[in-house]
Amino acid sequence: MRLSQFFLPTLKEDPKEAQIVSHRLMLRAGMIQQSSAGIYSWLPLGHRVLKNIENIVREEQNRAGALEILMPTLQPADLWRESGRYDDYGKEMLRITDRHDRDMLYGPTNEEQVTDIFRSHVKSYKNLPLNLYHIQWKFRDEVRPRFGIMRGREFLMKDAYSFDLDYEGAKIAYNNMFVAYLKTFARLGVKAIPLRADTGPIGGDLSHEFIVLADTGESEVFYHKDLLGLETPTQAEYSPEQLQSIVDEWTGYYAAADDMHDAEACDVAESDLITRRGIEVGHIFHFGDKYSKPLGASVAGPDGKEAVVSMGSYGIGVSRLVGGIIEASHDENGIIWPASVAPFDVGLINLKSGDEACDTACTEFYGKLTNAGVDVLYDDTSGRAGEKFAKMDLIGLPWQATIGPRGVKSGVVEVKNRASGEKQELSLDDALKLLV
Ligand SMILES: Nc1ncnc2c1ncn2[C@@H]1O[C@H](COS(=O)(=O)NC(=O)[C@@H](N)CS)[C@@H](O)[C@H]1O
Repeated sequence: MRLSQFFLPTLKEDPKEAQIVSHRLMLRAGMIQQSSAGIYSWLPLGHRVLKNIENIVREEQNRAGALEILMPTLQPADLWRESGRYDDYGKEMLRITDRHDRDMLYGPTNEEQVTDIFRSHVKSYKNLPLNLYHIQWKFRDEVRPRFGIMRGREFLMKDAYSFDLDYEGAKIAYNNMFVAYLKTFARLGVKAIPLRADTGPIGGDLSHEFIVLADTGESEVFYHKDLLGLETPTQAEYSPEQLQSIVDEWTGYYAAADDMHDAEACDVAESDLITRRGIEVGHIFHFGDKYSKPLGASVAGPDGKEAVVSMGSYGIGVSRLVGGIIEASHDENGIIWPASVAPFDVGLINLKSGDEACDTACTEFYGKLTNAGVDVLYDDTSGRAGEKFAKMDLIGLPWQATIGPRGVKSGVVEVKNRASGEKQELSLDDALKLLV
C-alpha cells in the first residue's frame, strides 16, 4: 500500500481527552474516530488490526471445535422476558421500540438468542456436545464509557456458547475453551493470566477471567509469580483428562482480581505474590441450566428421559484487545505491534521521494516484498526524514526498511526492528531474506 494512496489521519499532538496510553496512541496513529461517547469508527489502520485479532480468535475457536454462526445485534425483548433478564439487566441495556411498537433491544450478549436457536433444532443427546460462536458487535450503555475502545458502549466481542447433556460434559467444554483461550492470547502476543472471577449479570457458579498485565489496567490483580512461567499448551487436541490437568496446572497457583482477592485467605508468601494491574480481555462462564431451563432447551437423554442441557458461555473482547495489546506493547515513540496482529508487516521509507534513483529502488524493493506476500506500507510521500521515522515508530509496524540516495549508491537498505530498535545495513537481497 502506498502511503500517498492510504488514509492515515495521524495527529502530531496528544489529544487532551485521552487518559491512557492506548487511547492516546490509537487517536494519534489515526486508527479510530470517536462518533459519540464510547462509540467509534474504525479507520483503515485500526480496522486492519481489529480484523487480524478477529481472525486469530476465529481460527482458535474453529480449532477447538466451535462452529461459527452470526446472530443479530437487535433481539426481541420477549426472549429476555422468558429468561427473566429483561428487567434484571438494568440501565446498561439499550431498549428499542420498532414501528409496530414491538419491544426490542440491542444485544449486550446472546445467551437467550443462542438458546432459542438450540431449542428450535436440537432434540437428542446424540447431537451433543455443541459449541456455537459468533463475532458480533454488542451494546452496553456503560454509565462511564472511557479509555477509548477499552470500555466502549458499542464493542466487538467473540461470544461462544456450549451445550452438553450434563455437568461432566459441560466441564469438558469449559476446559476446552480455557485451553483455547491460553493458545489464542499467546498467538496475539500477550501474556494473559486466568483468574477465578465473579459471574455477574451472566450468572453461573464457575468462571475465570483472562487478564493482560498492563499498568493502566482497570483491575488490580494478585497472583503467584510462578504463574508467568507456565508454558502455553501447543497440541492441536487434548483428551478430557489432559484438558483437566492443564486447567488444574494454570488454576493451581493463586490468582485473583481485586473483587475476589482475600488477603487473609491468601496463603502465598509475600515474596511470591505479585500485585499488578490488568485488563480483562476474556471471561468464561459455566452456568448450567440458567438459560436452558426457563427457555425449555432439553434433549432426550440416553435413557430416553428429557434432560435440560448444561451450558457455558465464553467471551473475548476483540475490540478491547486492540487497546489491550497496545497497553502491553508500546514505548515512548509509539505502538509496538506483535507481528501476528500488525496492520502491515513492513514500513518502507523513501528518504527522497521524487529522486528518480530512490523512487526506482523503492518501487523495485516494494514490488519484490509484495510479490513475496509481505504486507508493506510504503511511505512515498515527500515529508522530511525525521517525520517519516517518527510516523513509522508511532504506528508500530514490526519492521522498517529505509532507502535513501546514499543507500541506493552502495546498494544497501537500512532495516530496523521496531521492538528491539536494532538497525542493520543490508544488501537488497539480504534485506529481502530477512523480511520475507
Ligand atoms: N464495555 C466494554 N467495552 C469493550 N469490551 C468489553 C466491554 N464489556 C466487556 N467487554 C469484553 O467482552 C468480554 C466478555 O464480556 S463478558 O461480559 O465478560 N461476557 C459475556 O458477555 C458472555 N456473554 C460471554 S460469551 C470481556 O472479557 C471484555 O474483554
